[in-house]
Amino acid sequence: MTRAVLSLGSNMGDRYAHLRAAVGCLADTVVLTSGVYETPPWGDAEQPAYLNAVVMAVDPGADPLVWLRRAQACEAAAGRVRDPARRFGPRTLDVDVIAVWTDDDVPVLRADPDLTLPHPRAAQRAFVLKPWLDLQPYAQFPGHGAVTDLLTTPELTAQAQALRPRTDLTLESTP
Ligand SMILES: Nc1ncnc2c1ncn2[C@@H]1O[C@H](COP(=O)(O)OP(=O)(O)OP(=O)(O)O)[C@@H](O)[C@H]1O
Ligand SMILES: Nc1nc2c(c(=O)[nH]1)N=C(CO)CN2
Repeated sequence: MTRAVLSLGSNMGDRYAHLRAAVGCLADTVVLTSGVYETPPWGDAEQPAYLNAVVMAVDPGADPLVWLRRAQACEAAAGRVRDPARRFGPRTLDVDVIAVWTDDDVPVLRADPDLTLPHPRAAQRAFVLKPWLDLQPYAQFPGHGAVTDLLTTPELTAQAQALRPRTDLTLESTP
């Protein structure tokens, strides 16, 4: 499996430092980085705003579970502590595996709760879809069609309008 779209989010501590650390943690697998967006909390309103971004990562040797393990290792390195009482609560760093494609560019579909692909809630999240378009304007969300079409539903349009591009903050992929 070669290619993964990963989302990065942080709303605790030095949010920008956490996003940069995530890109560093994923190291030379990262080939494209989106802009950084200031986003209202999704799913649990009583928490600070997030910084979000999306990256494209490539590694010919990585199967889908390798991407999950890497994502979780980056979260752990950022001191992420899970609060079971708040499913969508605040966190130093969230790295979600949004979708993975095989060597032949076939999307991986997986229903396992340990790793569901594509990510089961990402199609409802403008904080994932909008940054993804920075990387791939014609992005296709496996099983859902064009990302631009998803963003034209009233709910997602409203969410997307509430995102604020932070053009003062950038993420660099490794050269
Ligand atoms: N595509 C995926 N990406 C990341 N984690 C996943 C995925 N599919 C299933 N999981 C599982 O979800 C569990 C909870 O992950 P996590 O704590 O990051 O969720 P969350 O960030 O609070 O919520 P959400 O997944 O809605 O963003 C993890 O233990 C992981 O095994
Ligand atoms: N804006 C925003 N809201 C969220 C985010 C996130 O990354 N950005 N992550 C969550 C974890 O599931 C819950 N809510």
